[in-house]
Amino acid sequence: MLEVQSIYKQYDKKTVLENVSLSIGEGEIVGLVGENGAGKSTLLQLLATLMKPDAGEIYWQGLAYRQHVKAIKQQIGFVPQDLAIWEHFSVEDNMRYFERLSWKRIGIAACQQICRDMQLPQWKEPASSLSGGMKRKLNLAISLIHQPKLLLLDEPTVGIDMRSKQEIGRFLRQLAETHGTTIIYTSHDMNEIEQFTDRVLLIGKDRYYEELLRTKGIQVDCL
Ligand SMILES: Nc1ncnc2c1ncn2[C@@H]1O[C@H](COP(=O)(O)OP(=O)(O)OP(=O)(O)O)[C@@H](O)[C@H]1O
Repeated sequence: MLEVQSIYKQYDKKTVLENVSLSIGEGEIVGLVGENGAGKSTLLQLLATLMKPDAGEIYWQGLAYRQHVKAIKQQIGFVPQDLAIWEHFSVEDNMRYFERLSWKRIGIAACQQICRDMQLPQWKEPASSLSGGMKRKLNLAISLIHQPKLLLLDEPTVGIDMRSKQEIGRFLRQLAETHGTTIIYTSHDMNEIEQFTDRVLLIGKDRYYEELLRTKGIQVDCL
């Protein structure tokens, strides 16, 4: 269970997150939506332990982030908006490289299985030759090497075609159901949010998304 209690975050004097609280259970897939600049990436970075809130507390499985950051970090997979792969390495060598850096050694066969499960069969091909969608899959596959229990995805499907979106969506659902992985992801694609998430959190003051989602019959919690 992820618990966020009344967090605040400012950059210089600009308040981005104000009294944000939320709670997400094991195996839930939650969509995080809101206008550009609403604070989605900021919230994901706080949850990923890459920044600290100015006030408030975050708990993962009952452990406070402030006291147990090292143990919590090991259970988190974070995929930022920008790709972080080695373009001149093959898919296999990317997976080998990041597996060696990982705190958990799962072996190359398990790495290949992640790529297979994700419909990324180009194991021997250089990352530079992959399509945008396949690169996104590789980025996601790398984040799964250490078998995180909390997966944070910042626009994982931006700019990719419907088929790859479907494959990623199905893969995430399987991950949540079979491993109990808690998944939070941001997207501006409301069809995808409707299709792949269990519920939606809306961040920011713009109520456009709220109306849009409610029209689609999707339950929205406003942060
Ligand atoms: N390192 C930083 N220093 C100063 N301001 C920042 C920093 N990072 C983000 N901001 C500001 O904080 C606000 C929230 O940014 P954030 O990237 O969290 O929003 P977002 O909802 O993810 O936006 P988008 O949908 O465009 O990705 C924006 O106004 C942004 O300019």
